[in-house]
Order: sequence, then structure tokens, then C-alpha cells
Amino acid sequence: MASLLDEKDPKSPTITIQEMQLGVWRVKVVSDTVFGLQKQWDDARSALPLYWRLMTDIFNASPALFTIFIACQLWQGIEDSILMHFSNQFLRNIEAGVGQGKVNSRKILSDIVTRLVCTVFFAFIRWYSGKVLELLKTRVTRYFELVLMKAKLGLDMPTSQEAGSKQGVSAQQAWDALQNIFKFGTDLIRIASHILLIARISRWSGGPVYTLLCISQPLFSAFNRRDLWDKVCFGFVNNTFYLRMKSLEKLASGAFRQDIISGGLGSWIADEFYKSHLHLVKIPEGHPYQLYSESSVLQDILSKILGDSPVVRFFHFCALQAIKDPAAFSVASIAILQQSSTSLKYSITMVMRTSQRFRSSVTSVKSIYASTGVINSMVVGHVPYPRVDEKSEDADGSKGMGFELKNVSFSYPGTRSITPALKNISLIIKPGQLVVIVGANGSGKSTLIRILSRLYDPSSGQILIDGLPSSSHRIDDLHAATTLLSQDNLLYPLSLGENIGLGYPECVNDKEMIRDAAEKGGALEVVQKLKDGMDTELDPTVETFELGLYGNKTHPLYEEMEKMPKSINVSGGEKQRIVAARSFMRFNSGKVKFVAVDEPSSALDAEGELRLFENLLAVREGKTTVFVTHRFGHLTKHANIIICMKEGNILEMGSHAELLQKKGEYANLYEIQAGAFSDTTSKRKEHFKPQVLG
Ligand SMILES: Nc1ncnc2c1ncn2[C@@H]1O[C@H](COP(=O)(O)OP(=O)(O)OP(=O)(O)O)[C@@H](O)[C@H]1O
Repeated sequence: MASLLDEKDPKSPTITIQEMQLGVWRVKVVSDTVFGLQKQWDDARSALPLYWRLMTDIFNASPALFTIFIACQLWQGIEDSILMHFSNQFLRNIEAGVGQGKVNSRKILSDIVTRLVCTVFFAFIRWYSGKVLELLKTRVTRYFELVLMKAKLGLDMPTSQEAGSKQGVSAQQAWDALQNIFKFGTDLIRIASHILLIARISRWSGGPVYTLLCISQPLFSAFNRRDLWDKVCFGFVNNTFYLRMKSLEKLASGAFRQDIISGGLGSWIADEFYKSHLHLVKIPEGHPYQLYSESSVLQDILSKILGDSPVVRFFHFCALQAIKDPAAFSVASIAILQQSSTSLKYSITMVMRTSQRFRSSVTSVKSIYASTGVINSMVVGHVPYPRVDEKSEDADGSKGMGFELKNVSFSYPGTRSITPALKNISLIIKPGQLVVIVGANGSGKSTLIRILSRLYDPSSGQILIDGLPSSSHRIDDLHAATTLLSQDNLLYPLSLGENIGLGYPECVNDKEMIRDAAEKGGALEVVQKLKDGMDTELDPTVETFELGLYGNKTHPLYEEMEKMPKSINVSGGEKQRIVAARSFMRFNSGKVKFVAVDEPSSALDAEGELRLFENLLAVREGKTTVFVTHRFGHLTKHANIIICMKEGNILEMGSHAELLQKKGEYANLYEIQAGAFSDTTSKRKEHFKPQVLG
């Protein structure tokens, strides 16, 4: 037995955890204590405002359906008891008739009709509530899908990165929570209605002692039951032989086939598996849920005797009553009472199970509303961009966006790296300049681009955009004034036309503009190769199911399956061309003042790369342009500044000529690239000449 203290709440009572070995499983179960029940009750009470919010939201999303749903749920709680009540009435009338030797056929007929009408009515209500349930489920999940999607789309990069590391929530959870809440409520109503029915029938046969006996037996069996379903527990496999068998099973799977064949491991694996298996023959197989509820013979016998004793007493009591007052004794009522008692037992068992789900739904509802109320960590200013009212030459954005970085350092949120991605960067980029950033892998080039594009804010230091702190500007305006063409850009699961057109969403249907952008990005050849051209769905969303085909390729349905739309195979270079076309589309908005190009040409052929750079340079008028590249030969002659980075720092900065003169890192990188096409590297080649051994 172990004891844990809930650290969040110093007043919270001690939780007792019971540990047990069930088969190969080690299971830790939180024992229900009086304090635990108290805490659960407190939790449920404190969650009331959340439930209320959930109900109000669902009511607003679908008032009529939700009202009908509540009525149906309430009805389901009392339905059984009403049916049993009519059954009791019917049987008692027959019994009375048999006792008196004269059956009142009109009464019996009326009972039969009432019972029949009830059955039809109940069947109709069940059918109708099933329909309502489906419709409401669709409305609720769609409603919460939209709510959660809007919340997700509103997150900035650092906040979404933080949120992504935590577990996400789904609209289905909102529906499940609603169902769990109502199921729990319905089960409670069902218990109450059974108790009322038992009390009512006992009035005719037996009185309060009867009522107590009928209620105590189901309570006794329900609380005497061992079930993991209504417990808070955690388990893990705690058996080395079992785990070894699982590892050997993995090893025997197809993935390791080559190693197993070439290494001759087959018989060794089978032998080892058998050895582990021998250790497990006496350990029961099965899931902890099943093993936990299994009881010993003694327990079984004891539970039977104890469980039956109220029934035995109950029948003794009935017999006594019959002798004492035969008129007040009814076999029909006793039969119905027994049935009610069984139903009550079932309802109590169910409510114990649903109470666990009811409690877990509190957590779900909390996380759903928590995820819709996440506040972005990046500061959003109010100054529009460009600042149209400014007279200053640098501030209207007509030449491009100007940057000043003062001691900027940055670490990615939640990163495990102990060194920042950027360290104390200070630099000035004037409006309209062309900047080329070079440096080794991981030196911080892309990070610098992301900071300039205001996808992230610095961890320390300051960035001025056109002379004002970047946080003073409206972030949406800054993003609208930026084009980021990067190796990370992805193709969207939409049509090819939309993939390009969404660079400028307002003109996503402008075919002429899209064609022009495709041409500039070098994507026109890709479009022309496809049968459906711009309408081609690149990665069509297809959801199918199949049953019983078992991969039978000759089956006519297999052909039908084959006709389903498939993803288009796009090469890395073609993807980069489409993404580049999207950037050219974006220039049409006329708002772009900063073009950030982060190694977008790694998969392009030499001609494609040259054309892309030329086309980008051709539209750079009125824009500040920053290129990150490992192949900077094409760009150096145009660049105003070249920044050479290493390990998050700026190592060197200046013009091409200045940096070559310095004979530092940049000169070295340049020499390697230029040398690949000239003899100047002959010395280097000498250096790398393979040594002849011996
Ligand atoms: N999203 C991220 N989350 C956490 N760390 C990141 C992330 N992106 C980059 N880093 C880390 O930041 C550092 C700088 O990475 P960055 O991508 O800026 O380098 P780079 O110079 O562009 O490299 P490359 O030339 O390989 O593209 C690296 O150590 C990298 O591991």
C-alpha cells in the first residue's frame, strides 16, 4: 500500500493507492475512501459552472433538438418503472379475479390496452430519441469542431508550439462529456424511480420492511462487487518473460526479415520464445479488467450466501405475511417486486460505472474550454503597417521594410537545447536592401528569418521595424506585408490552382493571375503535365471502407476501389516550384514589403534555381529581400549585405568584396563553391588525396 498527497491542494485528503499483481500486470488502484467520495462530490460541484456553459452552448447551437434530447433522457429514467407499474396492475387484477372466482374482463381488457399503448409509445420514443441523438451528435460535434478549429487557427507560432506539446482535445470529447453527464443523470433517475415503485408496490404487499429488503439486496450486491471499470487505476506489464516474448515476436515480424535470414537467427528466436513461454504457463492470461473481477472459490461461496441472504429473508417474510394476513399478500406484486429489485441492482451497478465517466467528463469539458481561451504569448500592437500617416522616408514602407535588431537572443519554446538558437544578434537592414545569409547547418539562419517575419518574438533584445518596436505594429498587417518562401512550405491538400492562388486569398479564383504566378515560379510545366491541370487535387481527401474483399484483385469491387482519386506524385523540385508560384501570387496583393526566402531551391535543378532567383530579383522593387542559401553564387553580386552565421552568432557581415578580403569563414565557403568549377582548388584536392596504404 502506498500513500500519495495531492500536491496541488494542501487541504486535499490522502489518496490511498493499492498495488496488486494481476497475471503479468502490475496494477495500481486508487481506493475509494469516504474522503475520496467527498472530493469527487466537491469536484462535481465546482464543475457546475462548466456544465452550465456546455449546456448553454449546446442549447444555443440547437435549442429544439437539445430540449427533445433532455426530455428523452428523463423519459428513459422512468420508463422501466412505469412499465412495471402497469404490469403490476394487470397481474393484480388477474390475481384478484382468480381469487374471487370471477374475472373482470373489462378491467383486464383496459389493462391490456393500456399496456399495449404504453409499449407502442415507448418503442416510438426509443426510435425517436435514437434519431434525435444522431442529429444532435452531428450538430454538437460540428459546432465544437468549428469552435476548436477557430481557436487553433488563432494561435501564434510560440503558443501553438506550446499547445502542441500538450494533449489536444477533440469535438468528440464534448459529445462524450454531454452523453456521460446525461447517462449519469438518467441512471440516478432510474434508481429513484425503482425505489419509488418498490415503495409503492410494497404498500399493498409487505409495507416498509418489504421495501427495505428489496432495496438492501441490490445495494448489498452492488457494493460487494469487484470491478475495475469504476476505479481510477494504472497498470503496466511487470513480467520480464512476457516482455521478452513480445520483443521476440517483434523480431520475428517482417521488418527484421533480412537480418534474421542473413544472420541465421530463426531457430534462436524460436528457442528463446519457448523458454520464456515455459515461465508463463502458470500465469493467467487476460486483461486486468477481467482478472480483477475474478474471485476465489471461497469468496464466491461467501458472496453467494451473503448475497442471497436478503432474498431468503425476503421469502421468509413473505410467507409470514401470507399466513398473518392473506388478503394483503399478492404473488403478482412479489414477482414485480423481485423484478424491480433486479432492475435496481442493475441500475446501481450502472451508476457506479457511469459515475467514473461522469467525473472524467469534467476534465474533458475543462480542457475543451481551456483550449478555446488560450491567450497568445506574442504581443499584438495597434500601429498599422505601413504607417500611412508618417512623413519619414523610412516609415511608409514604400522602399520596403526596415529592420534594426538590438542584442536579440532567441530560444525555441520548450526546446531541449541548452544553447539559444540566436545569441546577441545586432544588425541593421535598411528598406529595400538585398541581404544574403549564409552559414553552416544549425547556425540560426532560418531562425533569424522567422524572427524577422515575426513568427516568433525574441527571448531578449529588441527588434525595430521601420523605427518602431515590432510589438507596436498590428501583427496581421506585418504578416500581410511579408512573404516567406521557405523549404518548410508545404503543399495544401487542395487543388493545384488553390495551392498557388492562396498566396493571395482574395484572388484565389483569378485564373489569369494564378497562371502568371505559376509561370514566374516555374510551376507551369508541372500544371501542363496533369490531365486536370489547375483543377488537379494534389492530395485528395478520400475516406473509404471495405469488408470481405481480402485484397482480392479480381473482385469487381476491387476495380471500384481502384477508381478512387489518388494522391499525385510531385517531386521535391516540383513542390518547390508550386510553393514559389504561391509566393509570386502573393506579390499581387501589392502589400508585400519584405520577402524572406529561406533555401527554397534545394531540390531545384540548376536552371530552375537560376530562373527562380532572377524572377525574385525582378520583383524586388519596393521590397526588402533576405535570402538564406547554401548556394549563393547567383546572389552575391546583387547583395547589399552578406551575413555569415555560426552557432547562433553573426560571425562576419559586409559586402562580398569586403568579406572576401577578410579571408574568413565566408571567403572559405565561397572558395569551396567557386573552386568546384575551377582549378583553384587543386591544392585542396591534393590535401584530400587518398593515402596509399603499405
Ligand atoms: N522549431 C524548432 N524548435 C526547436 N528548435 C529548433 C527549431 N527549429 C530550429 N531549431 C534549432 O535552432 C537551431 C538553429 O536552427 P536553424 O534552423 O535556424 O538553423 P539553420 O542555420 O537554418 O540550419 P540549416 O542550414 O540546416 O537550415 C538549431 O540548433 C535547431 O536545432
